[in-house]
Amino acid sequence: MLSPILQTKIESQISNNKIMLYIKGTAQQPQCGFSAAVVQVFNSLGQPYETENILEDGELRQGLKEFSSWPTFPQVYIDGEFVGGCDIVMELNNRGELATIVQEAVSK
Ligand SMILES: N[C@@H](CCC(=O)N[C@@H](CS)C(=O)NCC(=O)O)C(=O)O
Repeated sequence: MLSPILQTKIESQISNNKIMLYIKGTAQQPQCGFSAAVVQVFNSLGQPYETENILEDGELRQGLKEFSSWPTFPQVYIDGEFVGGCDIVMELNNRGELATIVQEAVSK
């Protein structure tokens, strides 16, 4: 079960960072192809983002699945809203919609 402390931590991260990526590994060294793909897309968009390496925190890894109601990583939050994982991000990017979502979020 999601502890109140963990819930507060996640809520704080997603509200303090316009783009928050929960990934396996780091932006510099992703440790999973799905996380690497998402990092690559966000690098191409040129807006600042924050990442958290869920491989370093087992409690966060499990807690996020519950918090987001999503069973896998990466998990992408933009402007405090859960967007999805790798497949959804790729689809939004291919349709040209991700750049718009990001632009709207950062210009608020
Ligand atoms: N189709 C998924 C692919 C991601 C995926 O399957 N991730 C797996 C393997 S890296 C995962 O996070 N499993 C749960 C876990 O490792 O805790 C997406 O769109 O993000």
